[in-house]
Amino acid sequence: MPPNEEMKRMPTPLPTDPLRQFTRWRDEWLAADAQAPDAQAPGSAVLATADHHGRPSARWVDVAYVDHGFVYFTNHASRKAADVAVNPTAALCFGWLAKGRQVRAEGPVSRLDEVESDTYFATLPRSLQLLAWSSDQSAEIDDRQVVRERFDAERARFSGQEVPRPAHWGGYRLTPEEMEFWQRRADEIQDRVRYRRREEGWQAVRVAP
Ligand SMILES: Cc1cc2nc3c(=O)[nH]c(=O)nc-3n(C[C@H](O)[C@H](O)[C@H](O)COP(=O)(O)O)c2cc1C
Repeated sequence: MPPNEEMKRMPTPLPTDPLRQFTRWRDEWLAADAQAPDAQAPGSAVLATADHHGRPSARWVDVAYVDHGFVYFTNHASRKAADVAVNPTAALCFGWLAKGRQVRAEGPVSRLDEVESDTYFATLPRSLQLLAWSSDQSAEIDDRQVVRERFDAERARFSGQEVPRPAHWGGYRLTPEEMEFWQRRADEIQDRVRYRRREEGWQAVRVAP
């Protein structure tokens, strides 16, 4: 087997910590494939939520960091935030397609405390901080100009001072209870490994592709 095909296997024995394995794949994407002009950010993933009728919706988010869970930031009035307020479990799907890789994570979602959201907000570029003040995310608007005018007004309001985090913006953590790794292989028998969180730790099993 050519060495690059060998690289594409999930290691044997299976890694015990799926979050560490996630980080390994993300870093491999960062090192090799993130240079392509159309490459997505290594932390971008599709987030699926469901409303109180169980009606699903999905959209991309940037996962800002990974600790014991996957942390993303958004507007608390957005559809995805309204969904998790009534139905606090969600799914994330990362796709590093040039590598033929997919990682899925499912589990409960909780809102970060104010201090953690403040800390992350302070690291954002000023333009994104001002946008967080200017956009009622997911509200219907007549024209982009509405947001542009509000952006200019917020820029003037905060001129010469730090931009504080607006109360309507903050972070969420999806703490995975189940994760799955999928790897396309040249021999066409894909590698597929599922992890389930148990009281004693993660349980890993191979799954038929
Ligand atoms: C690559 C990519 C990354 C995105 N990252 C975020 C994000 O981190 N937070 C966010 O609120 N929206 C992000 N968006 C926009 C969302 O996909 C979505 O349009 C928006 O959050 C409104 O979604 P909702 O009405 O379903 O809540 C991103 C879009 C793309 C294409």
